[in-house]
Amino acid sequence: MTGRTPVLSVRGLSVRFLMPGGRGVAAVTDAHFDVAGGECLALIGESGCGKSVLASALLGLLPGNAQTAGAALLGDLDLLAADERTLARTVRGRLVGLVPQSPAAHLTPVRTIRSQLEETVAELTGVRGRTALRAAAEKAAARAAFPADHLDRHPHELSGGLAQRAATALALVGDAPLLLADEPTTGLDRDLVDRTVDELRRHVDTAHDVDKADSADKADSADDADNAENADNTADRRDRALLMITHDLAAAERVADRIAVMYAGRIVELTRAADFFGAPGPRHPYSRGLLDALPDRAFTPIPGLPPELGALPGGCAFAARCDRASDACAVQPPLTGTAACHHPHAALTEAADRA
Ligand SMILES: Nc1ncnc2c1ncn2[C@@H]1O[C@H](COP(=O)(O)OP(=O)(O)OP(=O)(O)O)[C@@H](O)[C@H]1O
Repeated sequence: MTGRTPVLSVRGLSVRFLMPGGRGVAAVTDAHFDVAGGECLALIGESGCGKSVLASALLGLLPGNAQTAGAALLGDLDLLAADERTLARTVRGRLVGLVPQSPAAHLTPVRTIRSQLEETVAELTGVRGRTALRAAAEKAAARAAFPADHLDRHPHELSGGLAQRAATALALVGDAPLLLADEPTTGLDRDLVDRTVDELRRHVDTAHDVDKADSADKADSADDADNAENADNTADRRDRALLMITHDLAAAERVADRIAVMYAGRIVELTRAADFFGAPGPRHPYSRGLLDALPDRAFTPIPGLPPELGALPGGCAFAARCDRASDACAVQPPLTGTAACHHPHAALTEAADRA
């Protein structure tokens, strides 16, 4: 942890989909974590483990057959309890900036990137006037390293990497305290992966200084009702945090301060990135398996497949694939220390205490 106030506090978040015939799909179960100001938390895990459902819950974008429990606090606002009007007017784009999984699908196909940026700037920042909007849109593009000479192109005229940067530029416009990046590097080559995650990280690292100037400006116009309302909506406008959902462990290692590992809808490990990727390494056998599967490590896949979220076994969901499993694993292990496991790998005591 960075020691700063949490920007986001997730407490006991569960999402269950109700299916025809009364069947239930437990996509997310009892997730607890904070993301502090200035921090990047990477949420990792195999496809289908519930990462995107968790992100959708934070943005109020779950389908009608979803039931949620728990809380997700952004300042004083519980994102899970917020009504659609609040989510649309104050959360999406303003309090939570989303870097989507499929930028091409997220961008409006019939409009140029410039026009989409200008509209978003007008909507989220209150900048008015043609010249000012144009300048602000170009500044937003530059922040995401989107080239100015491509601004008048339509999404279909962009490579995957440039579409990704356009989507990132749009996500950064509102200077939201929480940046939620859902697989922001899908389909990019390694060079672009590094540049994209570095840009996201920079937003979190530099926001503090940038916003000190913003705050001073806002204080000067204290009679501005909109500014007062914005200030009320967040615990500390100066802090920015990044929650990055990814299956790209190299990207996570590059930018994350902490790692949360999800398996079958549960967070099974939550620890410092340095401890996870370096010594002493992950404590949960599933997390170890994820690392060992990497080509530059043991290159050994985890045997078997994750369970169906609609038919989860009792106890530890990983037990069937785990070479450390015992009878004790028939009981669900709580997340104690950094791992939810009855037989975790050894950790340096001080490393576990620090996380
Ligand atoms: N609308 C829905 N109705 C029923 N079940 C759903 C629905 N949406 C998602 N799920 C279930 O939730 C599970 C988790 O999906 P999710 O998209 O969060 O996985 P993920 O970890 O983000 O995977 P990926 O990396 O492939 O995006 C899915 O496997 C599916 O079983």
